[in-house]
Amino acid sequence: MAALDGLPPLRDVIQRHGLDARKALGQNFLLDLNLTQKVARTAGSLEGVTVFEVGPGPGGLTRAILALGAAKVIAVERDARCLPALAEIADHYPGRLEVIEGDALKTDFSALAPQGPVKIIANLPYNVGTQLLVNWLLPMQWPPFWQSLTLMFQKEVGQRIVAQEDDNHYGRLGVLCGWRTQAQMAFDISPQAFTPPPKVTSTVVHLIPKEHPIPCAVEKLEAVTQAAFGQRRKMLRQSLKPIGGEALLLKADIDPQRRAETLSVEEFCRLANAL
Ligand SMILES: C[S@@+](CC[C@H](N)C(=O)[O-])C[C@H]1O[C@@H](n2cnc3c(N)ncnc32)[C@H](O)[C@@H]1O
Repeated sequence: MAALDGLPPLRDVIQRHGLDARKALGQNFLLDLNLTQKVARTAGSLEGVTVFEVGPGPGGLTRAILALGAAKVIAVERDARCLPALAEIADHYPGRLEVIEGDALKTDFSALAPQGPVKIIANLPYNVGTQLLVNWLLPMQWPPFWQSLTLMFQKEVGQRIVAQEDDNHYGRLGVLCGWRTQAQMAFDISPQAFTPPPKVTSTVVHLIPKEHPIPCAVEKLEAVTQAAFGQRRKMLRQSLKPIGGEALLLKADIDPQRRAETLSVEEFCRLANAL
């Protein structure tokens, strides 16, 4: 039986194209189209929006994004075996799906960005996803070319992304995300929803860029958070010694006896600006 979008069920697609999941590519496919729609809906309205999708695989999330009305999807996939399955989706939605075979980590998304609103949606392997997220958060030019990021991660990474001070998960990633975005965990997805099931629960995270983040040089913020969280149990006067220690902390009006995980994003920015 065809799925609601008129395309064949994903299990059939996978079988027909011999898409046995490869661990090295972090392939855990979402085959339930209700669930992929729930993920896509987290990105808000897709009408008139160009979506960059990273790692479409057999296209479960791609189909949901297109069915929800995205003007166009530009999808970057590393595994050439997925291309014939994606070509069938492109035929079903003429002119609305462009697939680029390649490594997302080496793709310049800002150069591909068209005029008009862009949202990024992806279900990616953990390492690639975290690195891409950091790449999308670092550019000098802000606000960025994207309106929102809707990304699936293992839950522990999601917790680090949204963490604020006084939370065990708070660290460099939380400071970076909190500095430039409003980040929220949307919902969890259990391992059983994937084929094959991963070992851990996943979570969908939604990030919207802040229009006016606190002015601060990103390399200095990185230097401060790296030193502070490198020795997170120590007092800051100790952990920040290599970059100015107590004098730096006093210049930023921060008590040298505090520890990294008690500092707000605003205080980290103050430290970076004092550096
Ligand atoms: C977790 S699967 C998700 C597949 C599909 N989006 C879904 O939700 O069922 C991750 C996908 O990312 C692809 N992938 C892995 N590393 C990649 C990279 N560096 N660049 C682009 N795609 C990558 C894999 O081949 C795989 O199709």
